[in-house]
Amino acid sequence: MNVLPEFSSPTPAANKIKKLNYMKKIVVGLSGGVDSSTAAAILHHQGHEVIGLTLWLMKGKGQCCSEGIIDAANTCEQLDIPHHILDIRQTFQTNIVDHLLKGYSAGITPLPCSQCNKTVKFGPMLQYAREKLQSHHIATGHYAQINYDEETGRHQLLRAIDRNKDQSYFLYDLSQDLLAATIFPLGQLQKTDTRRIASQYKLKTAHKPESQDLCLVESNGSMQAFLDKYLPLNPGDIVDTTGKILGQHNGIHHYTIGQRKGLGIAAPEPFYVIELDPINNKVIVDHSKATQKESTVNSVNWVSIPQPSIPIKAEVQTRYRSTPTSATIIPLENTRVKIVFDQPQQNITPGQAAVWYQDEKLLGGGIIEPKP
Ligand SMILES: Nc1ncnc2c1ncn2[C@@H]1O[C@H](COP(=O)(O)OP(=O)(O)OP(=O)(O)O)[C@@H](O)[C@H]1O
Repeated sequence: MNVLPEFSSPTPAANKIKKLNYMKKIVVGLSGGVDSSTAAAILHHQGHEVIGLTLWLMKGKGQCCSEGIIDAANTCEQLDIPHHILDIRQTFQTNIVDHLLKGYSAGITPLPCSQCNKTVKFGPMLQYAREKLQSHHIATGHYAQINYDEETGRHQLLRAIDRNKDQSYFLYDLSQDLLAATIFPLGQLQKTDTRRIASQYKLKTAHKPESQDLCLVESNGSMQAFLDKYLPLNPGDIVDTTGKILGQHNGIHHYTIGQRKGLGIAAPEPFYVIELDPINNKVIVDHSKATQKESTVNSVNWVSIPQPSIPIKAEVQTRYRSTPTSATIIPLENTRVKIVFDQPQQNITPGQAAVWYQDEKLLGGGIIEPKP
């Protein structure tokens, strides 16, 4: 067992993470980056039995595929803990790659990360932990917090203390079963704390640069390069709202709502993509961005509260980095809701997630539907 280095000046955050001492055997998802290796190191140095697990997601270079697996193995060697690799490429292909291609072909812009977290990462990790390693706990280096509400018996999802790193938006689709088994050791830390702790533990990943983009983008160079690998070019017209042809495109999958750059239209004033029409293979543009007062959302997952029977007020994010905006969430049939924004919103993009919060608590989220 490695010697536990003391934090030189324990911060309140460092004290908080010590609360986890009732845990025993924890499977930590290791991508090869600084966050997950620090999460593993923290739990290991708290005395838990930690097992590293790297999911092999796809062929090719990049984080979690080649360098990532090696860096994760090095971390496990440094911590003197076992390292498992789970080949999950087929699941990733079906649930993420095929899902993305289908969405882009249909003129929507799917959000792969929340789907990936639920169906590729947390689900299979917990299954592997339970079935192969007799462990009932998984941990990742995500920045988010989980709180058990004794009154309702629900596992609530909260934003990370470090608001700039908060990843709760991508975790809205986790089930209660997954949340109950999950630990986020970094949720109460600032990113600077993580780097500092990584340096104190002398982790080889301590100074590794942040991943900048979606893993698929990193390993293919760009989203367009990734899509072009699978989807044939399908030329069509770029038109304005009156139907006037302004230019040509090579496939609607190259565009997303709100896009301004790369339209190839010479005009004194900029154009924005306001709609993608897969039936007529057209990209529709306008000088002003598309705005919407309301939007419907499907496949809703209620997280911190059970599904309400009456409308509730919440702060909604329609993209990862969008500013939360005040709205009313109106439950519809099954797992659909209607969101009525207090103020019209720009660039609501079908396929992306709408996620709603009250204060720091993530109440629920779902997938934005195309306009009727
Ligand atoms: N291929 C993988 N195998 C196992 N766990 C993974 C994998 N990819 C990501 N994770 C887990 O999900 C967390 C968040 O992943 P994300 O892709 O957002 O990376 P990140 O924030 O850059 O973290 P890191 O610095 O650990 O790479 C990681 O910290 C890790 O615990």
